[in-house]
Formats: sequence, structure tokens, C-alpha cells
Amino acid sequence: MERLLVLVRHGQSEWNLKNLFTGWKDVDLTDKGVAEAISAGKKLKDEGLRFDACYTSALKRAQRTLDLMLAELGQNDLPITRDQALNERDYGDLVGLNKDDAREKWGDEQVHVWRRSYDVPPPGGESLKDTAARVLPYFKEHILPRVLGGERILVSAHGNSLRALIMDLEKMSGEEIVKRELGTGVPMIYRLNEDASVAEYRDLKG
Ligand SMILES: O=C(O)[C@H](O)COP(=O)(O)O
Repeated sequence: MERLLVLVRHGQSEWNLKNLFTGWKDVDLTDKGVAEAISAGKKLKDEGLRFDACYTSALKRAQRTLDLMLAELGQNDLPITRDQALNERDYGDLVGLNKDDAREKWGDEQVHVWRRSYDVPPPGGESLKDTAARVLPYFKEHILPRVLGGERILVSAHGNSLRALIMDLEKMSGEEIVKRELGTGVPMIYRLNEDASVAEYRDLKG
């Protein structure tokens, strides 16, 4: 049995390009983001991968990335479940601010703590720990049982919602996972054992 789970962070968004804190703001992909999503789909196809079902967030940058990948795979007819449990971490009061302006205002260290600490939330927003507290129950109830049952599942989501998943899959600590940077449009391929531990991992960079 294959137990295949592929995770992809959406392609570059308009606010990634402008260097703005995005969170739950529903911005679209840039042209580069579209190209990254198409390229991710091509890579999956070149690997000979096929899927049985897909999951994505309630945000269009992840949904569009998924649609573009499925078009490349020739699998537009797959069932897609969209759920806000897979949304990006809510950046609270920082949403819409430029990341460099924020560093000038609050200092490098404070902004780094908000972006890359495990359990310190930005003002009015979610920490990665808070994000994991909504992502993981959803994953364990809806996605993981299907993977363990032999369905091949593709997930298109966000930097921080995927960090929460990876932390759980790879049994990493909060301190370890915040150091992991996820590239836009880079497929991360997991094959799991019966007990949900990772049998094999590789990503399709470059
Ligand atoms: O929401 C955002 O601004 C980004 O998608 C992720 O931001 P980060 O790199 O600050 O976690």
C-alpha cells in the first residue's frame, strides 16, 4: 500500500511579492506564482504521481495553486475539500504591514520572534502553536486516516499551516520546525508507514 501524502506551499502571492504580512488576507497569485504552480504540477507528473483526493485552504492562492497543479496532472476531476482549518497562520494586527517597515518600527528581534518563534503570537494573531492546534486535529480526523487507508492525497496550503503538519509528521519540536523554510511551489513527498511514521521523504526542488 502506497500511503502517499504530498504537501505543496502555494506559489508566490501578490503580497509575498510586496513583502507584506498576509495571514488570512485572500490575495491572488502573481504571474511568477502561477508559473511556480504549473511547474510543481509538471514535476509531480514527471514523477509519475497520481492522486485520489486533494485538500486545500479557504484561500484562493492555495486553491489556485492546486487547480493549476491538477490541470498539469490531467486530474481536474479529483474531489477537492477546502477548509479554513488549513489556512495560513492569522497574522493579526500585522496583516498588510510591510515586513521591513515592521522591523524598523519594532526591531529585528521582535519581528523575528513574531515570525519564527513557536509560541509567541503576533498582536491579535496566532502563534505557530495556535495554528497547529487547529491544523492538526483537522489533519488527524480528515486527511491522515485516508492516507493510512491507501488513498494518495495532495495538500495545497501555506507556509505555517504546512509547518504544523510537518512538525507532526517528522516528530519535530517547536524549536526545530520554526527553522524550516518552505519554498513556494516545492512539492514535499511523504510516504508513510502503517503507524503514520515517515517511511520516505524527499522534495522536488529546482
Ligand atoms: O502570511 C504571510 O505573510 C506569509 O505567507 C508567511 O509569512 P512568514 O514567512 O512571516 O511566516
